Amino acid sequence: MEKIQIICNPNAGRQILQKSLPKLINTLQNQKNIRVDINYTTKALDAKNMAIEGCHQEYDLIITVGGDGTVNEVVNGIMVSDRKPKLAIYPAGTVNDFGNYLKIPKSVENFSTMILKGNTTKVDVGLARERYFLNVAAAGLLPEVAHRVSSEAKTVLGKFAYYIEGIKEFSKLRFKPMKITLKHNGREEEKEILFFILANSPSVGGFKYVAPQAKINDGHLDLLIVENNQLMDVAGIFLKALMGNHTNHPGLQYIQVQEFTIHTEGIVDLDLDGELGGRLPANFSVKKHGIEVIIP
Ligand SMILES: Nc1ncnc2c1ncn2[C@@H]1O[C@H](COP(=O)(O)OP(=O)(O)OP(=O)(O)O)[C@@H](O)[C@H]1O
Repeated sequence: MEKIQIICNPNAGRQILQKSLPKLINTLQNQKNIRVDINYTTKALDAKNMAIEGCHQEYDLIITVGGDGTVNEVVNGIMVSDRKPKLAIYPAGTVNDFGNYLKIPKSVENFSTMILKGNTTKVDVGLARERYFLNVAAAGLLPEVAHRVSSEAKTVLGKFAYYIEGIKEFSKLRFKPMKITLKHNGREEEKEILFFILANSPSVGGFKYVAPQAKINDGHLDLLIVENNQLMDVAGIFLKALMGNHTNHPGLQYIQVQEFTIHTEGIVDLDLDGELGGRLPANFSVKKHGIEVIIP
């Protein structure tokens, strides 16, 4: 008997895919050897705690139904548990970077077929101090913009809410650059930066090619640092980023890392998979092939 736990954030995204859950559960339970249980989250950290419980209860597979934040919590639950069930992502949030990158189907029929076929791959998991992330860690201007977008605006406008807020933020020039010390490969560099992005997959914040060389199973994370450029340069980097040909822009540093530390002057919020996830300074590392994910 295969035991499947579904962890669903009923409020994620535009709450569309959640409506097809009864059909998903029916399809799976119509198989002879499958038992499905469903848990609904009501607040932050529910998904993490439910996943920890699921690991104890010997589920074989946890399906997340929600956005990147729900996936992040479930990954954290699995990573702190000794027994690690497989993970499947039903992308029901606003952005769904990791799910989109894996080309996870959104139709309930194709998603169920994927689950029943059960193809998997092992993917790397990032660690920022003691918190894990599956797709991205970031700090500075960019995540600040993302957190200013209200969840209502996100629900109605989707990705465009970020871009609108981004343009407002740039035009007001309210953002102060961050002073950081980057320790990597035994070297130490001081920089004044606007933001950094540490990516596991190429796809970040709805942009498909932010870290064009990133591979989710190579044991590395791709670090992009945008230095304190002129506004026009930053706009140029964004435009080029749409096509993924921004990485040799002179105002940007792009390296692959396994372990590094960022020290900041003062405390800076850290974004993990699109949600507030702790603070800088922090050190970062990667757990190679830390989690097994179902793929099409
Ligand atoms: N029932 C709930 N109502 C409101 N918030 C919730 C609920 N359950 C969990 N949360 C919180 O909402 C956060 C965001 O959820 P999630 O990422 O699934 O959706 P989203 O923000 O719409 O999607 P995305 O991250 O892709 O933009 C979670 O990290 C969690 O802290």
